[in-house]
Amino acid sequence: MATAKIAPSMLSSDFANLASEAHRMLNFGADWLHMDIMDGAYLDCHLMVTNPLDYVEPFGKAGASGFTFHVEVSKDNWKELVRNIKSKGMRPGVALKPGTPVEEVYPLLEDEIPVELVLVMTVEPGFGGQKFMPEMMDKVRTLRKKYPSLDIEVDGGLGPSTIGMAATAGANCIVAGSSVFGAAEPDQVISLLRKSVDDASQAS
Ligand SMILES: O=C(CO)[C@@H](O)[C@H](O)COP(=O)(O)O
Ligand SMILES: [Fe+2]
Repeated sequence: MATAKIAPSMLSSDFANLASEAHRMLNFGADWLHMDIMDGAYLDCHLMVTNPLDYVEPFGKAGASGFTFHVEVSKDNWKELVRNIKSKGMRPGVALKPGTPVEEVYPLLEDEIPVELVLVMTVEPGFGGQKFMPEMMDKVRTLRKKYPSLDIEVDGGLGPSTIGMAATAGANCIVAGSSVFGAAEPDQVISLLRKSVDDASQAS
């Protein structure tokens, strides 16, 4: 069974105090720290960059555990990317933007060296604090049906009011930026996100 992983997005943290923000979230019960990386601004790593292959070695050296690239920019070299990511000891993941059909990630899941996580974007990539797109749950349901034990991550607009939709659709890895960092009691939000995933997976 795919277990719950709650990943506060550091894009919503206080950048001047990154280390203490990271410790704060881990103490509050976070499983992963979600790092969003975009071209031009260095900010489980979600790379919204045109040439992810360039980043594999530095991220491996920096100690990243997960390296998730976008399928839209990796049509020609995903096999090489996945092999490189694994050779650096990281977990390979693939992300898809709201406009990208879910079928585009199937070859990456069915290869002899498959990706180990699919990140379904529930907002357009770019920044935190956007509105969750419930229509993306069809992709999550389709993936969960086809791959019962896959790590399926959702990213964008997740919080107490939207977690139910994501959890019942079958997502088990939850990225949450503003809803966690903006909460008076982030540990309560993290627990609620985890409980929703656990309850939904027990009910299914
Ligand atoms: O990848 C992204 C944005 O491109 C995300 O990881 C956001 O940082 C999530 O923030 P919230 O929508 O949860 O505030
Ligand atoms: Fe992200």
